[in-house]
Amino acid sequence: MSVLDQIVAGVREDLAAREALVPLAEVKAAALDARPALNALAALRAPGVGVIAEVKRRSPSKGELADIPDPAELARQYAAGGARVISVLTERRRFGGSQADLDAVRAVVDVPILCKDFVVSSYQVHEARAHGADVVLLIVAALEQNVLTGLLERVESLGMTALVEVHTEAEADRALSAGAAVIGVNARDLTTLEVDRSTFEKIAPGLPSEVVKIAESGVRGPHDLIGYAAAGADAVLVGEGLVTAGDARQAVADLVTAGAHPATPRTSR
Ligand SMILES: O=C(O)c1ccccc1NCC(=O)[C@H](O)[C@H](O)COP(=O)(O)O
Repeated sequence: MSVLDQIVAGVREDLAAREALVPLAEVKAAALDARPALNALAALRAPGVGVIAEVKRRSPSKGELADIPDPAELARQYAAGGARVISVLTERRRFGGSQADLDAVRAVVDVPILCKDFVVSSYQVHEARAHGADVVLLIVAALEQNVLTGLLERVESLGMTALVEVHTEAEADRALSAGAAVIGVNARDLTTLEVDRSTFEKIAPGLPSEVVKIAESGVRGPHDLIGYAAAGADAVLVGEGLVTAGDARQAVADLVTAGAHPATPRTSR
């Protein structure tokens, strides 16, 4: 079983437990009661290369990364540094996240929030909305095509934006067929967990110009952002490099400055 399969198996068990406790109708009602979703697509299309800053405690590849007792305070620092979107890893078993983290972050920031999880069911999409998410991650490798298309439609029907994650050109074709407007190319191979930044260079140029292109994983500093920008990134998604920085606000600000610099390439659409 691949790492991704193992993670998804755990997610399905946790999901079944939540479904047994809270009926879908209740989650749907909570999603409808939530403050309307923010326009993440517009935020990601703003000038310059944007930064999506991630609240990430631990990971299958690196183990413990950062304690993060107060995710709201970290999110405040990210927003103060200029993050365009804040990503909250809500998966519990391997990443140490929770929907409480989403609630805590939602309560203190006004930038769009990405619910970063391993979504396999529309129940999770309604949950994400109920907890204030504006963006939901859909990983092509974890989903059959009809399920991917259905989930993407569900995300958009709730006013949110889907960030559709791919690792290969074939997956990028599937993301486009499903109607993705925002595609994230993850440089981390979810089978070996190795990070290869050249994955973005291979896939991004083949994507239509109107698609927002996010480079995910492996950004440790401004030079990595500039490299991804040269290959066509509209934004970068950064976890480890920020949660392990002594000063999260400054670390985000340094990336934002690099992303806004006139010499930094940016795809024009
Ligand atoms: O980070 C992992 O080890 C990992 C393993 C298996 C599935 C997903 C994983 N990470 C999720 C992510 O996509 C990253 O958190 C995100 O791209 C940020 O990456 P980084 O800046 O390298 O922490």
